[in-house]
Amino acid sequence: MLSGVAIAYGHNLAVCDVEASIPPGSVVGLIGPNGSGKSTLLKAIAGSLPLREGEIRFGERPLRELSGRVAYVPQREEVNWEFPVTALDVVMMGRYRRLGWLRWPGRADRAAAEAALEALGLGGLGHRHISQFSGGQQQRIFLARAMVQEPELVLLDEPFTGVDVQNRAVFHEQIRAFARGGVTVLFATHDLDEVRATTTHVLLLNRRMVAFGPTPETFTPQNLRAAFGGQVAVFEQVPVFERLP
Ligand SMILES: Nc1ncnc2c1ncn2[C@@H]1O[C@H](COP(=O)(O)OP(=O)(O)OP(=O)(O)O)[C@@H](O)[C@H]1O
Repeated sequence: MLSGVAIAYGHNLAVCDVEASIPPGSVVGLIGPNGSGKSTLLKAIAGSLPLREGEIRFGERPLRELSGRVAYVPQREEVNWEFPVTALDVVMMGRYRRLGWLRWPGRADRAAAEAALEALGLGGLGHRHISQFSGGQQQRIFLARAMVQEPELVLLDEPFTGVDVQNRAVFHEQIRAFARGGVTVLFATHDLDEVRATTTHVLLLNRRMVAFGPTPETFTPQNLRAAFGGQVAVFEQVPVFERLP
C-alpha cells in the first residue's frame, strides 16, 4: 500500500523510506517521537500533502480514486474551534466529502449525521456551536464526521490526547467497529498502552521508517529503542516513555 514513500516540506525531507503493506481491516498504530513525521505521513495519505517519492495504493487502486472514502480526523490543535459551525454542520462535512461537493445532501444524509452523533452519546446536541462542547465531545464530533463518510480508510491524528477514560472507550469501540466492517484505521499516538490495547499492526517512524509489521512481532523493545533513541526506557519488556531532554 505504501511503497517508497517520501514527503518533504520544500527542501526538508520530513519522512522517507516508508514501505508498508497494510491488510484491509487492520488497525495500525503510528509511533515515533515528536517531529518524527507521523502527522506528515497521515496528511500525505489523506491527500493534503504531495509525495516527494513513492506511491500510495489501496489494494489495486491508486489512493486518489478513494479520496471521498478517506476520513481524516486532525489533531485538536489544528482545528479552529471558534469557526461558526454547529456540531451537525461538522458531521455533515463528512457527508459532503462522500457525495462530492457538487451534490446537495438530502434528508437521509442529515438523518445519518444525527444518528452518528446519537451513537456517540451526543444525540439532540447537533444544533450547538462546536465551541460549546468539551474537548472529548469535540473529538467525538469529528469521529462522527468520519463515520458518516462511510470510509474505507480512517486516519486519526493523536485521537487519545487529552481524552478521558469514557471518551477513550468510545474511540476504542468505534475503531473496533471500523475494523470489523473491513475499514482500515491508522492512528498516530504517543500512548504505548493504547498501541498494545488497540492495534493489529505498528509502524515505527523517526523521519524514516524504522519498522512495520504485526504488533506482536514488531512492537518490541529493540524497535522502540531504534525509533525513540534515548527517550524510551524498557523495563522487563515493558516500554516506558522517559521524555529525556
Ligand atoms: N507545515 C510545515 N512546514 C515545514 N515543516 C514542517 C511542517 N509541518 C511539519 N514540519 C516538519 O516536519 C517534521 C515532521 O513533523 P510532524 O508534525 O509530521 O511530526 P509528528 O511526528 O507528527 O510530531 P508530533 O508528535 O510532535 O505531533 C518536523 O521536523 C516538523 O518541523
